[in-house]
Amino acid sequence: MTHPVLPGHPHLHYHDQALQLEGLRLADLAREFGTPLYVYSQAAMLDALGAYQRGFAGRKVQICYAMKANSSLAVLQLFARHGCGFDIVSAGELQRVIAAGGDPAKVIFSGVGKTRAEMRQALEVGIGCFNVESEAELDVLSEVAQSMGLRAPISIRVNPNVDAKTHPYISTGLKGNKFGIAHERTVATYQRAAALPGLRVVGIDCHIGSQITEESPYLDAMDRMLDLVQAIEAAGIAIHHIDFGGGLGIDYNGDTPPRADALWAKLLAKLDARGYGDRQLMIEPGRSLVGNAGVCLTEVLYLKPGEQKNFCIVDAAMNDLPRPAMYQAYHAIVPLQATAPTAVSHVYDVVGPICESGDWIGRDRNLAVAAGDMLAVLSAGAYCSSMGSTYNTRPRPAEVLVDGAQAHLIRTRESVNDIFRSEKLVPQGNP
Ligand SMILES: Cc1ncc(COP(=O)(O)O)c(C=O)c1O
Ligand SMILES: N[C@@H](CCCC[NH3+])C(=O)O
Repeated sequence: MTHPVLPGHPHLHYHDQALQLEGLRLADLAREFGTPLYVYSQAAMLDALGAYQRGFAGRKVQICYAMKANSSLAVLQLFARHGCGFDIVSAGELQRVIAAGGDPAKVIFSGVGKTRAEMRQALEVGIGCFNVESEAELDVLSEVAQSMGLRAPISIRVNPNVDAKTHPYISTGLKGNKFGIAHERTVATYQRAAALPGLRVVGIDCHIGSQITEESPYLDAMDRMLDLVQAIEAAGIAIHHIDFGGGLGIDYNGDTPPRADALWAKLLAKLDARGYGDRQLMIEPGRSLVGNAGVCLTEVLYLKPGEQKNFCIVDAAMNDLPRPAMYQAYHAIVPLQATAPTAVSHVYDVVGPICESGDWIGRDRNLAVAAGDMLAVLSAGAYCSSMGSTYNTRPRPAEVLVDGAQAHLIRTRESVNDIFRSEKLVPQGNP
């Protein structure tokens, strides 16, 4: 039998030709819950978290999981139970944290467009910190907090102008990006914040991008952040915590990002060398905690050979798994049943049923498949389900969390009625 390479996934393997996640055969889950289906490994998430926790042993660090990567309640519940706080970007995400049993005091609120209503809700539940992204936002937050008789705890998100060396759509720390405050404006902005009556400066924050696979952007960003902490404190404003954001990449296709503990050993050495080793740290990892814990199972509907291209049409589409369509992102695609080396394979574009040429999941993939076969799209734990939509009135997939030999249904398949429940027909008068 030929066993395809399974990049990145620590708990995915072929056993007796059948692809298993932890102790369960994925084909059995596909049969029981239908396809498309997201399946996540609890052990893989905890392993990924463990790498950070090992790297931070003995330090004052709060890990705030960036829940936009995968905001399913059971995933949040798991991370909350293991001590995580959360990085949120909307009041909706705050409600998810609370519904999952997370601690609002361990929540940090990022994002360039927080509304007054969202600020109010976050202040009411007592979140840990607002990561403020503009001078205009400082004024509004101060006003809102003052109107509630409170002082909002804030960090300012600094744009350190380092190149994260990643896809331009997910690079966030360059001058041309919409995020944060230019590092040249940082001290002046902190002085302004410190003078506002509704604010309490508690920290500094940066986040330079996502799917970062090299150490150097992080090391450069750390240097710039520490230069800024020094300058802000020299201006008489105390910085209690340093929030270093998230962004660590995963292995999608032979990528070799540093391990979290190895990266942090170097970053902590830098902090120590510069005399900031005892500062409270926060980090906001998303993808690196969940990306390689999840797969999306899909059934082959039709094979469509063509003159220029062969198409393998599957029942998952860009609405379910938008990264390839959005970023030309690569996700490995492997069969749930390993094929014999003698099986005839062809090169296919793996595409969904949506009426868009951009609706593809993988291009130029060598597969030995027939209609009715099941495939797994790998590295689908982050920014897949959470970025899904119902385009073409396609209900969102079900989701299962695997724990050893146990499968927990953590999201039931959406129905078409769920999709249009909030819509209304216009009343028609008598003809
Ligand atoms: C402010 C902020 N923090 C954390 C993250 C998490 O990033 P990642 O999933 O790459 O770790 C993001 C997304 O890039 C973000 O925008
Ligand atoms: N959605 C992106 C990551 C964006 C990170 C959000 N700040 C991806 O799938 O790679």
